[in-house]
Amino acid sequence: MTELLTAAQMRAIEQAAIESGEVTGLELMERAGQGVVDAIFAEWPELAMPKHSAPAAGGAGGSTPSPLRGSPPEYLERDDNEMRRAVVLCGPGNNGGDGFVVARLLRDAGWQVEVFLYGDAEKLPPDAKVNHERWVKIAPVTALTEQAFRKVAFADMYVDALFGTGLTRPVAGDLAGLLRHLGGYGGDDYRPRMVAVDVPSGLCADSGRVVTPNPRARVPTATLARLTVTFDSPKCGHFVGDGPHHCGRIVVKDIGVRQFREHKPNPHTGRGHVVRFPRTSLIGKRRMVPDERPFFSVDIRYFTKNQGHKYAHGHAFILSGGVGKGGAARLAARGALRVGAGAVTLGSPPAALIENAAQLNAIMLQSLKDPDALRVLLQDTRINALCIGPGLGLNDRGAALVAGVLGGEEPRPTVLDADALTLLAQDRALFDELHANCVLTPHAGEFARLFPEIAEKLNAPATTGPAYSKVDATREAAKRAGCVVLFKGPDTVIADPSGRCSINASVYERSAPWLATAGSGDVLAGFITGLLARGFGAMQAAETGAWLHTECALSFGPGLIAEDLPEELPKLFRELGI
Ligand SMILES: NC(=O)C1=CN([C@@H]2O[C@H](COP(=O)(O)OP(=O)(O)OC[C@H]3O[C@@H](n4cnc5c(N)ncnc54)[C@H](OP(=O)(O)O)[C@@H]3O)[C@@H](O)[C@H]2O)[C@@H](O)CC1
Ligand SMILES: Nc1ncnc2c1ncn2[C@@H]1O[C@H](COP(=O)(O)OP(=O)(O)O)[C@@H](O)[C@H]1O
Ligand SMILES: [K+]
Repeated sequence: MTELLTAAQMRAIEQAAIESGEVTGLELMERAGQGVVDAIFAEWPELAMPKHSAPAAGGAGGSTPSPLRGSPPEYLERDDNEMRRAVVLCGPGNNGGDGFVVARLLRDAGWQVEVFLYGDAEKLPPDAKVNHERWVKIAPVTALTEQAFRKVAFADMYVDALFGTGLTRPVAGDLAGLLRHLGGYGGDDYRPRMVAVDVPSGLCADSGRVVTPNPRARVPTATLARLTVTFDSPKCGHFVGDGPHHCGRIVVKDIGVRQFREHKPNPHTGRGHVVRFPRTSLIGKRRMVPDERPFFSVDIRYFTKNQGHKYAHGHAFILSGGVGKGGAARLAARGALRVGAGAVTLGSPPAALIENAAQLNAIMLQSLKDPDALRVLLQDTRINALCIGPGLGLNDRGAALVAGVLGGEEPRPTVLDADALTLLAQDRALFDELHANCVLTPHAGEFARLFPEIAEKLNAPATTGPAYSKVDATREAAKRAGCVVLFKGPDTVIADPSGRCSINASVYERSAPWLATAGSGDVLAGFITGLLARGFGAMQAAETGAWLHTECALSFGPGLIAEDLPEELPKLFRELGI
């Protein structure tokens, strides 16, 4: 389990490390720069070899070098043509300081390096200034303008060290033009050889949103990197919003500040206390890590069915809609059963019983006319998890059933999805009935209906950094609803009312675009319901369900349709050793 940090949390950790006296800011900057250089050689091993002995450039991903315009400046032409060439773009803060370190280390490795600075060298923060001074003893620094950059455009490597976690406002003027150019606007493609230091410049490290002054801007003012090298921990913005698109790939380099993430002051100085709540975890790696608590883990002990009869593993009840509308609920029911609920029953309106009966075998079927019938059914205390919404219908029966599910004497753990979310949005009294064992699973449209003010903030242009993020929005929604909210998308964010938050990111190596298929959300609702039936807490059921959902899609691959997702679980469980 990986912890994701915000820019403020990273700054606090860095501050604590420096205040402890165990490390200086300059040392951290050196480690950061070294980390970037190491990552470059790991990503593009051919760049460690002389130019004409290496295989065709393009790197691990096999991309080809871009046909860039421009020619090297005069003093570079005097250099050996065998040498690798880097262009390093440094900004006015410590991100720029990292850039000067990278430039020096590449030079030490035998590269020709051209360094540009945006801003006034005199105003650089102290550590960046020291590294700037070290560099100017080696070679000149050119003031960065789009025109100056275009003159020396060809290089084996571009290092984007303009802005990192300190981006506070939109990039404007000539520099904005340069960032758009580096982002591919205009046709030149720098991405195959672009490495971003900490975060692609122009992108907010917290929200993964491009900070922009213009709400209608169609061309993002941010670089596009093939590789983004960040320090200590990934940042939230690397995984949500447009972050994955701009970052390319994330490599995290340890800079030796991990111990300052503890909630303990340094015993000698009394300082160094880092407050990092609320925490955000990344649900990502395909492995079982039961010992990495308190963050999310898929713990196989919870999955193993050791003893007990079917009802010992829970009984999930899925409420379905009218004639011809039962597919979504059946998908959810199948998901609940495959994920391991001991028994699953579908509650169908009487008129749709025959249709459902024709399609179900292991899933039991029960006539469910109205809330009175529901009340009678729920007297069966073995039913310990409910799912309402998929295919339910936006009608009086649907609204009455949502009220019945939430308002019962002993409200059960409940997943509310699809139509149930729209019904909740239409009736605030219903919304107020939500309880801590509920899980809401909105996609962006449903989220906007349920939490219009929060969605408005999220959808407003990001004009300042740090910008309001999907993580902020989901946390706020969970607090307002008083229950777990799972906000769907390739960057699914899950939060509970206490502020605990995780991201199930189907991006980078877990990219699973095949999940964008009708009915896949219904299966997710079923997975979560099944896990609730098995005794998982609401947050853990939502996290685990989302993780399994992506893993099933990855395991199945292209061509996936919603029906395939539950059927992939047995294979996945086998692979996981369950
Ligand atoms: N934390 C750590 O552990 C470590 C951090 N390290 C590195 O430090 C980086 C953070 O450094 P940082 O805080 O100096 O911020 P950074 O991103 O360089 O930018 C700040 C400068 O940009 C300016 N500025 C902002 N927006 C602007 C705009 N739109 N247009 C124009 N200017 C704008 C802003 O100006 P101001 O707002 O003050 O007027 C200020 O001058 C981090 O990403 C990592 O690379 C490593 O060295 C190792 C350890
Ligand atoms: N491009 C994508 N990459 C990864 N996951 C996706 C992508 N698009 C959608 N998903 C996931 O697929 C599911 C779609 O759910 P939803 O929007 O409710 O669709 P439906 O109502 O058709 O079931 C969600 O879990 C969402 O997170
Ligand atoms: K950067």
